[in-house]
Amino acid sequence: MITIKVPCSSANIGPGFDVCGISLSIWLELNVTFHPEVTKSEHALNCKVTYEGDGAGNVPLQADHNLITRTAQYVLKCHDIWTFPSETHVHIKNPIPLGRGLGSSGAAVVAGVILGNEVGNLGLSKDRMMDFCLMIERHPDNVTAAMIGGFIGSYLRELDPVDTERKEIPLAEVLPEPAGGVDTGLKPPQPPLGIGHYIRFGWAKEIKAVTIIPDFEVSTASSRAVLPKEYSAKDLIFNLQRLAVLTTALTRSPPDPELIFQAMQDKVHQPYRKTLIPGLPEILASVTPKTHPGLLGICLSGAGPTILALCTDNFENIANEILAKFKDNGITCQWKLLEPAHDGATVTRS
Ligand SMILES: Nc1ncnc2c1ncn2[C@@H]1O[C@H](COP(=O)(O)OP(=O)(O)O)[C@@H](O)[C@H]1O
Ligand SMILES: N[C@@H](CCOP(=O)(O)O)C(=O)O
Repeated sequence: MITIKVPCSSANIGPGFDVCGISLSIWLELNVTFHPEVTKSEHALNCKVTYEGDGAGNVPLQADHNLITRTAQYVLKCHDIWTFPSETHVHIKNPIPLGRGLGSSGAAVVAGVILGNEVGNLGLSKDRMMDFCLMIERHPDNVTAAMIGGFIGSYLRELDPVDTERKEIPLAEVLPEPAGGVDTGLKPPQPPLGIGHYIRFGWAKEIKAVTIIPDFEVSTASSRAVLPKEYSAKDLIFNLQRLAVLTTALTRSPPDPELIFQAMQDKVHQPYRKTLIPGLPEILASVTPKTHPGLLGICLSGAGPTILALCTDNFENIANEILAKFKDNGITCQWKLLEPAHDGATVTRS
């Protein structure tokens, strides 16, 4: 059996929109087995998919519809492999809440690329697998954190015109809509080499992540659709100044709450996303290092609606305050205390 584990992630960390992400301790797991005795598979692409966890009942189980197996299929097709080995069984265990800003789609894409690499025996490096991930999830923060692990900063390289064109190919051509299980036989666009560059920052051992996860979904696509196309120099400088301080402030032990709290403020995405998340500005203002000792900083996790509070202590009180503010807005939530997942994505064979 091949076991692939990929952590969830919290992207942005305030001012680092589309730049920063931290992988956290909830893992998507794939258990992959092979059944060569099944000579004629009744499943699309020779791949049986089963699923347990968040989204069970809604997540598609046909291999040519499921995000994980479609992603694997893309990687395989790029290497002239048109189906899974007969018969492959992929059992998905997914505790990552879907559409909440904890990188479930990033984890699914990373898991899918690794799945393609493993079943096709392709021997791709993590960096090359990142290129495939970035052809599908086009902001690097979640997929880089999920693949590499820890607190990561990343950017997309400026590509030459030919490669730029290849990277900007519409997602529909990378992951074509399934044509009723009939393969068009067309080789998909290959990713350019070295699309994303990243660096792993340190992370002070005291810092933990309190995540407050509302009981409603906000798709990343809809949460990006409310953002402006252009920004003022003032707002960009506001974020850049804070981001430069934040990436080092979170490595310092003991962490400085006043410095981190201010450095986690943002003017690029959170103010626009308040239309999708009732009470967001009040929630972000509801806890400070002064009112709640142990708090370092608070922000929207990814595209929301989850709230990320970085804390060293007092976890339950901080979570309860934010839960109460959501409740005032008629929203119920669960909360979890998470730790950084320093290893990123892992593969084991047994
Ligand atoms: N394990 C999974 N298997 C299949 N599809 C998944 C999985 N995880 C996420 N997805 C897809 O990704 C969508 C959520 O992605 P997105 O809107 O980017 O939110 P987020 O990544 O913040 O959870 C889900 O609705 C589902 O379509
Ligand atoms: N930088 C992206 C991150 C989206 O993260 P997700 O976990 O919500 O998918 C954004 O803010 O749109």
